[in-house]
Amino acid sequence: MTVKDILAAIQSPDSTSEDFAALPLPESYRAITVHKDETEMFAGLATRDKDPRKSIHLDEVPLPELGPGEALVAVMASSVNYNSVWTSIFEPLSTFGFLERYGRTSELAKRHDLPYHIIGSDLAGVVLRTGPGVNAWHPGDEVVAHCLSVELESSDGHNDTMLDPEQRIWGFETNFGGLAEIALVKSNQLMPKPDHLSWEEAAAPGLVNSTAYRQLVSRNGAGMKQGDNVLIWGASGGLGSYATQFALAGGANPICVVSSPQKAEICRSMGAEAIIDRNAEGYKFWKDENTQDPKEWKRFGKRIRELTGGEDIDIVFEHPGRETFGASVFVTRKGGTITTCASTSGYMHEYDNRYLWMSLKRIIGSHFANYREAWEANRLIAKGKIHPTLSKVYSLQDTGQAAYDVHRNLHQGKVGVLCMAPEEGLGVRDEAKRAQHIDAINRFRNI
Ligand SMILES: C/C=C/C(=O)SCCNC(=O)CCNC(=O)[C@H](O)C(C)(C)COP(=O)(O)OP(=O)(O)OC[C@H]1O[C@@H](n2cnc3c(N)ncnc32)[C@H](O)[C@@H]1OP(=O)(O)O
Ligand SMILES: NC(=O)C1=CN([C@@H]2O[C@H](COP(=O)(O)OP(=O)(O)OC[C@H]3O[C@@H](n4cnc5c(N)ncnc54)[C@H](OP(=O)(O)O)[C@@H]3O)[C@@H](O)[C@H]2O)C=CC1
Repeated sequence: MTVKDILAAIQSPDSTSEDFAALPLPESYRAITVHKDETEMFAGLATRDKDPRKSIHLDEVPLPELGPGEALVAVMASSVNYNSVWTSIFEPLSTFGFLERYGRTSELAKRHDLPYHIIGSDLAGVVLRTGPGVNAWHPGDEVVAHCLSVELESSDGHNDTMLDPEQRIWGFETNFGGLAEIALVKSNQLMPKPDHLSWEEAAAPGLVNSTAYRQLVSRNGAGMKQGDNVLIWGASGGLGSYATQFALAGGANPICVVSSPQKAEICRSMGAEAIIDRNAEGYKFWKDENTQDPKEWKRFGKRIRELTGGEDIDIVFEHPGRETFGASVFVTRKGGTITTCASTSGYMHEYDNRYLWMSLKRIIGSHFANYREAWEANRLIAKGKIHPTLSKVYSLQDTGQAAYDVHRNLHQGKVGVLCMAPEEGLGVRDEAKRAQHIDAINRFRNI
């Protein structure tokens, strides 16, 4: 049995769940990996010069054993997230440390501690097998997977699964990720594939859409409400393109920050009106590596007031980190919220705390999303309220180039990767719903 036979079953309209259950599984499959013996390959280079094309490999790997509560999924398409960029440049830590630590937790978890790491935290595909104890999903189900992996043996995670001490991001802190022909997930990562989208469109939103939902909309994040002024950094990027849609769909007022006229135009086409081109307006929040320039925070705040009719920011959607965090804290209104999920430009943030405490502002740390939040975010995609922001699609063997483009900020929205799918555009089951939303679905394509 080969991957080709699985693909034939997926492409046949007559295949039943029993047919999928009866398909023998292949012994091996193709997967995107990084190698443990290469973690020092970029030693001494600046972050910018670390090239994912050199560290990312396409390997034939053995199929992992299927455990209780798990599913093996035939991956039709996946997407590149920034966490795969971090893995491929071995920053801020090599992800092999996460795999070793996970491997020490149980006999079953030992499977993850390998000399190669199969990366990728998104997928759209078809369930091939489920392990003991899985009742909600069956072979043949068309699914997407969110990337929250939890054990839930401790009480800590039972109010909010993100608080499980054994919380991990699948395909980053666990092995057998989505940039592969077959992936291993826990069955409570599975969600229905939106039926009006192709495989690559369905795979694109998952990680960033769920993260933006928790960070901005959920009560666990900023709890955005109608009329809020929301400052969105990187508003046409992975996270930002979903935050902008959530702000618009929720009756808030996004103030979109981007770095080019082309990206400003994308935000305008989503429906945003208040847009700041940080490049054209030349903000320099840092005078040198160690000194910020509060005059530039004020110039930025003045520009925001021009765009809002004199109002300040209720919620900042933060992720660039060190470079922008001082400005983000400054421009937030009294009692407002800065919600952060990342530090792309550096994790040692500096801000003037007087503006935080004297104005009763709050900083909220946010990380991915629990199953319910991911489900709600996916439901909005399925209902055509929020749309994929897929710009370009790569073949599995070109994943290194895709990760390079994301690392160098050469992309728009999200970039997709075809895994088993032989071409783009397959997997659409509801053409009528698709037709209703086709312009929005294609908004980011080929720009
Ligand atoms: C969905 C997509 C998401 C993204 O894209 S996010 C962006 C990508 N992700 C990242 O960049 C994050 C990568 N992760 C990290 O950088 C690290 O992962 C952390 C900094 C988050 C944590 O570092 P670590 O080394 O893994 O853990 P420690 O907690 O610093 O060190 C563990 C040792 O420190 C002890 N310790 C922990 N808390 C305390 C405390 N409060 N008081 C005293 N000790 C403490 C522990 O016990 C243990 O010790 P012992 O090494 O001896 O076992
Ligand atoms: N904790 C979590 O759960 C998650 C964390 N992340 C993290 O969030 C970060 C962003 O991810 P994602 O949105 O997918 O990445 P993208 O690269 O797709 O988008 C980020 C955007 O941020 C803007 N940006 C980058 N650097 C700076 C800077 N120095 N100053 C201002 N703006 C900047 C750029 O937009 P422009 O040039 O137009 O301004 C860029 O397009 C990554 O570090 C990622 O690891 C992502 C998802 C989940």
